[in-house]
Amino acid sequence: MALMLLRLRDIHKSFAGAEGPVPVLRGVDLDLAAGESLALTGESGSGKSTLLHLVGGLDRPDRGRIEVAGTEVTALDDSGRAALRRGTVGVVFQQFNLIPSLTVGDNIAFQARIAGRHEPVRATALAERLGLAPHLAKYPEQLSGGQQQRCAIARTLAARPALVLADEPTGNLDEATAEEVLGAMLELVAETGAALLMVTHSQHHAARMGRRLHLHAGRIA
Ligand SMILES: Nc1ncnc2c1ncn2[C@@H]1O[C@H](COP(=O)(O)OP(=O)(O)OP(=O)(O)O)[C@@H](O)[C@H]1O
Repeated sequence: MALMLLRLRDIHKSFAGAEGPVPVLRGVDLDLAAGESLALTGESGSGKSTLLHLVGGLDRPDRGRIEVAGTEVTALDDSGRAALRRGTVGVVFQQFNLIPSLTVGDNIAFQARIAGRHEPVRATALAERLGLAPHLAKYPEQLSGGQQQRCAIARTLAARPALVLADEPTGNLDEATAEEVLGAMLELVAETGAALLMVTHSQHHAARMGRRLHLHAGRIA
C-alpha cells in the first residue's frame, strides 16, 4: 500500500470577525498518498490557502488532527514544525519569498542546502526545465514575475520534499507557460514519488491532476 503522506481529520479553523469568530474550515477530512497529485478548488475565500497554511505548519487548527508522513503536525511546537518544513514539506506560496541578496542559482539551491540534499546537477536540470538557465547569475529583482514564480517552484522541488504544497503556483504565468510549468511540476513530483497538493482556480489544470477536491462552506464538497 502506498505510504499515506497526508492525513487530515476533522479540521476546524475560525478567524476573529467583528461579531465573533468566523468559521472558515468546518470539519475537513483528507487523505493523500505518496505519488498522488490532488487539486484543491473552491471559490475565493473558501479557505484553500488557510488549509495549506495549516498543513505546512504555518498556523494551527482550532480542532482536528494533521499528520504529515506519519508525524502529527498538530502536536509539534514551533521548532518541530519548522523542522518539518525544512525536511519533509515544500511550499510554493503566492508570494515567492525569494531571497533578494542571493542569485537565482543560489535561491534554487537554498532549500536543498538546508535540507542537506543539494545536488548541483539536479539543480541545473531543474533550472533548464523551468526555463531559468539563462538567468542563474541574476538576482530576483532582475526577473519578471513569472520567472520569479518559476524560481520559487525550482527552489521547492530541488529540495526533494516528500509533500509539495502549492498555492496557485502558475497564477502569474501566461496560459502556455502555465501549462508547461504544471506539466514539469507533475513530472518532477512523480519522479521523486512525492505527493502534491495544489490550489488552483483553473478547472483545466485541476483536470490534469490525479484527483480533485472542492472546498465549499468549510467542508470538502
Ligand atoms: N489571518 C487571518 N485573519 C483573519 N481572517 C483570515 C485570515 N486568513 C484568512 N482569513 C479569512 O478566511 C477566509 C478564507 O481565506 P483563504 O485565503 O483561505 O481563502 P482562499 O480560498 O484561499 O481564497 P482565494 O482563492 O481568494 O485565495 C477569508 O474570508 C479570509 O478573509
